[in-house]
Amino acid sequence: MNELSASLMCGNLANLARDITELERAGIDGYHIDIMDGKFVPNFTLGPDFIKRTREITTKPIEVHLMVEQPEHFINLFRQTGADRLTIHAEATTNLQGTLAQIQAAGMQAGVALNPATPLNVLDYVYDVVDYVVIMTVNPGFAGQAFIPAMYSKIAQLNTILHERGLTIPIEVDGNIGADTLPKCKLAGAQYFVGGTSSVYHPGKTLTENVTMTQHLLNGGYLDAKI
Ligand SMILES: O=C(CO)[C@H](O)[C@H](O)COP(=O)(O)O
Repeated sequence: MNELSASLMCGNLANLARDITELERAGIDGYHIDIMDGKFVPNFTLGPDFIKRTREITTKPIEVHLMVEQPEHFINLFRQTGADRLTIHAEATTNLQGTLAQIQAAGMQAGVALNPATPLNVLDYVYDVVDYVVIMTVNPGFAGQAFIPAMYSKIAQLNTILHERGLTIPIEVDGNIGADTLPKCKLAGAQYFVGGTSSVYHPGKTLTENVTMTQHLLNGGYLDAKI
């Protein structure tokens, strides 16, 4: 099942409620909120209060992507925001298995994100505590970066591994997911797509136009379609 989420940090946060209304009328499936700590990535974003505000406005799934060091210290803090899914980075903790298990025990879906240079074998012993895997197709920290082409084969390799193990864990892709890259990621096996400035918030079009075109691509629209 394919899902398109809006990367809210790419939007105009002053218009959050109005934008969410438009995104949902246009058919968005959920929301992706990046939390950055200035250490794991050289950037900052808003924190838990912004997620709580979003939760008050929508009943759609909210995924919180923690780009923070030692995420194990923050599970309860983010559980209290009403987030449905919590993503941590494999590179950010020395206790990946325990932290993912802690997220699930807190009642959220547990996601593990891999930076572009991180090999897939870090997942070998944690699949039983993973609800979805995020393949970063850019180095995390900033919107508007170029897609790293080697990530297509990484997605395909992960898809093969999951298939061989009989696992139905969705693969999410994050970073420059748009008209050129989304169809190829889907062909490689991705199912969850994060829409930032390359699709949902593509400049020059309305949110409605962008979501409609991106959902069209996800539903098998022409590979050469332009957003
Ligand atoms: O995680 C991110 C950056 O770290 C963003 O969610 C992602 O890059 C989406 O934005 P864009 O479409 O502009 O790449």
